[in-house]
Amino acid sequence: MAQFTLYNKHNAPPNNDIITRVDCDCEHVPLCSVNDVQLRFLVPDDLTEVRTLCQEWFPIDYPLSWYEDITSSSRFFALAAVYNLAIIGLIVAEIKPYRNVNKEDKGILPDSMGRTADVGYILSLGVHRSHRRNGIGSLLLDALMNHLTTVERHAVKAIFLHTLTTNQPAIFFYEKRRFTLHSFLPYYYNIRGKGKDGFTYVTYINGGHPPWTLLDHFKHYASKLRHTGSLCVWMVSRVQQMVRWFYHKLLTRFNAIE
Ligand SMILES: CC(=O)SCCNC(=O)CCNC(=O)[C@H](O)C(C)(C)COP(=O)(O)OP(=O)(O)OC[C@H]1O[C@@H](n2cnc3c(N)ncnc32)[C@H](O)[C@@H]1OP(=O)(O)O
Repeated sequence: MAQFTLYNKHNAPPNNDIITRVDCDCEHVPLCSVNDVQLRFLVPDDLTEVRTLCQEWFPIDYPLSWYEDITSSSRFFALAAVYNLAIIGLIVAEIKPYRNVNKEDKGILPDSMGRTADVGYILSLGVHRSHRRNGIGSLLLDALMNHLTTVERHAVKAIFLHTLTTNQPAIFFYEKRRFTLHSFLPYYYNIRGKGKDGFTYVTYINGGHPPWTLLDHFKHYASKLRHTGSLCVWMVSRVQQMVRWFYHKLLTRFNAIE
């Protein structure tokens, strides 16, 4: 398991560019030493580098304003993994009220929980091709999970994301990290003029859980019945005890009279 300290603008280490030191015991022979990977938040100067990487990793063309936003706005949790002064991975996520999620993602939380809950949405996660399968993606996701499971973010009940149905590495990655398939989104993406299908994946944190299915309701009432059943058995045994007690008292009195 990786261990690291995360710094930010207000909590910067002395030389201001080394943000995190990572200790990791990966099974794979690393192409880079994960011990030398640092994590830091994106800054406006990263725009060009981040844009080049995202164009390599993702088939989607994001507008320039998107890169400006993720490298400068505090609305995003935009974290980079840095090795030899170069960005080799990044994760971008945001927190939003569940009531603001798009129609197709409603149903991640039960209505009762959703009224007040927030959710974390992963906009992108990518690792440089030559550094994949070294635990960098996991490291970035762990940092996000740690951020979202602090006491101040207890209202965040789920983390979700969209991916192309054809993106096997991403699907393997998220399933390994206990994300589960929530929905199939036909023609969700428009990639160079062509409609491509997507999946929504979700994981639950801070006591969040999916809406109950019919089976969950059945299990709930079955367990209630079981409890009611034990209550009945207990009451019957108490009544039996009382009857025995009365009978005994009556017998003693009757014998005394005789
Ligand atoms: C919301 C979104 O961003 S969806 C888009 C996701 N990003 C992309 O598609 C960009 C291109 N792909 C990538 O950048 C990477 O492949 C990522 C981000 C999906 C994974 O990053 P990595 O650093 O390689 O992941 P990491 O090394 O932590 O892998 C953890 C586990 O995930 C699984 N996994 C990751 N990649 C693969 C793969 N290609 N095939 C099978 N399993 C995989 C494995 O179980 C792996 O553990 P292991 O290596 O011990 O077997």
